[in-house]
Amino acid sequence: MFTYDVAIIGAGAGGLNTAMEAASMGKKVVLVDKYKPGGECTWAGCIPSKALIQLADEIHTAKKYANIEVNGKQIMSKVRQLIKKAHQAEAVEQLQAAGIEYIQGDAKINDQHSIRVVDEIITAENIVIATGSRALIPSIKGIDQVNYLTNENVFQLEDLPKNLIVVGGGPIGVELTQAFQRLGVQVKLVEMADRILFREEKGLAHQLQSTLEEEGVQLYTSAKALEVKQANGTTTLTINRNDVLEHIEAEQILFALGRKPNIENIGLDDLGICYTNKGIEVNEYNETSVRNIYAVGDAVGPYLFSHMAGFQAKQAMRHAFLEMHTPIEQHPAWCTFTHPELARTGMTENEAREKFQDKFNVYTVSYSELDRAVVDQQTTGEAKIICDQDGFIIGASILGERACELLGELQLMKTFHIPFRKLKDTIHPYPSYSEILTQLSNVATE
Ligand SMILES: Cc1cc2nc3c(=O)[nH]c(=O)nc-3n(C[C@H](O)[C@H](O)[C@H](O)COP(=O)(O)OP(=O)(O)OC[C@H]3O[C@@H](n4cnc5c(N)ncnc54)[C@H](O)[C@@H]3O)c2cc1C
Ligand SMILES: NC(=O)c1ccc[n+]([C@@H]2O[C@H](COP(=O)([O-])OP(=O)(O)OC[C@H]3O[C@@H](n4cnc5c(N)ncnc54)[C@H](O)[C@@H]3O)[C@@H](O)[C@H]2O)c1
Repeated sequence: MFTYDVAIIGAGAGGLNTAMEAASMGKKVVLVDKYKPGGECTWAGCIPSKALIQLADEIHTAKKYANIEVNGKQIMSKVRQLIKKAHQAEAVEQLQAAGIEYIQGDAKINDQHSIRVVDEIITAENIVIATGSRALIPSIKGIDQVNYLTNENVFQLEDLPKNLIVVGGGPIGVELTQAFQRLGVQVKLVEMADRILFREEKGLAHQLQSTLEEEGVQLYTSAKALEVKQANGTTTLTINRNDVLEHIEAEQILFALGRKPNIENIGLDDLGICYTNKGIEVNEYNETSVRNIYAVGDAVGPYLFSHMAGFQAKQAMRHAFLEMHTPIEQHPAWCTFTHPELARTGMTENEAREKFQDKFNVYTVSYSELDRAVVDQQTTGEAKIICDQDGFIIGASILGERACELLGELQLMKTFHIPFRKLKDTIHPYPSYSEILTQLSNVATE
């Protein structure tokens, strides 16, 4: 017999959700992490970045009407206060109250039914790996000789720098670029693709790019970071932009160049658990190549988001503990929390073209056609829906105010296979941003 029904390594979004799901089924759960519960999302990801973005937004709005002096120390200290506040919901006492045992320590898999935490062996019927990911550090010349920022230390800054180079125009780079720029830091954003957020709808990413430039961000696209140096408090980055070498300078440099899964030294090889350099391989139930051992979250991918880690946790625990469980259909969705926000579910237009050639329909409505956006002076943006030939949503992207909340209704329709035309008969209050959905359905049924 085993001591626990499930032992979980890692108490980030993946591990916490796994523990809660199993505990809610009445299972005996042990959750292990090297640090306090919360993982990256709480300590160095979603929570601090969204706190910084919100503070920057308030300052940005206030600056339109008054001369505001930004107190960088106060801002950074407030971010850390908010981290602590968010952590309260997942503190050890809260976990214990939910019936979850928490152990702090470095863990690895021992065999199919046990893990080792330092010197202690813990047995469990099922094991879940939720060890997350870390910032990918580029092998650019000089990196070993300089101090640099990543998401892991940027929120620990005591004060705001005067200027900052951000390398990487993915969601981390773009969100932090706008937040710091709005707080008065002169940001230079370097991205090797020809635009920021290259996985998103091209036209919408371009509109967001223009907003960043209007707000004063110095943008270097088609620019690859090659070498970094530091002297006398100045960091110099050499970039290759369209085959021309340029040197750009700032007080600090932040790298946001993607992620690396935390899968070393946790016993995968000893047990023959399959993985690639992108993460642990799992089936549709998030079970690894070894029975009763599951993996969830950033250690698996490919969608590196807290809510996707939560979804995978549910999938794994239902498979482990419920009889006759079929996999829940997955509809990944996400949002980049810039202003305006960029929200997305399913395919982009280009992805639809690759899969369906011209056998799909695209409907768009601009925010400038929306009364609420006009009075709020928030007319930048567009909602774009892609439907298959039967009128079901296969993709949606919204750039604009409250885009992430607006996506919810479309996500529901996509998940439950509700034809898009049905939205036409759904009443949306006037004047709200949700009216853009009514307008879209009118366009689709014209
Ligand atoms: C700046 C930034 C902003 C982000 N914003 C968002 C957002 O707005 N929305 C969103 O959905 N996602 C966002 N993300 C992504 C999100 O943070 C991750 O997808 C999520 O945290 C992954 O959860 P996880 O549980 O897989 O891993 P993690 O949160 O990384 O947790 C893994 C845990 O495992 C522990 N661990 C690792 N190895 C061991 C071991 N051997 N023994 C014991 N413990 C171990 C670690 O200490 C850690 O606590 C953001 C990420 C960053 C960096
Ligand atoms: N709002 C959210 O949900 C949110 C926010 C932040 C992060 N995240 C998650 O974190 C993950 C990682 O984000 P990220 O932004 O670090 O990674 P990313 O992979 O999305 O973006 C990295 C960017 O760096 C560029 N790049 C790589 N090497 C370069 C070089 N040498 N010079 C210049 N540019 C270079 C790439 O072209 C790419 O655009 C995301 O995929 C997302 O899943 C989510």
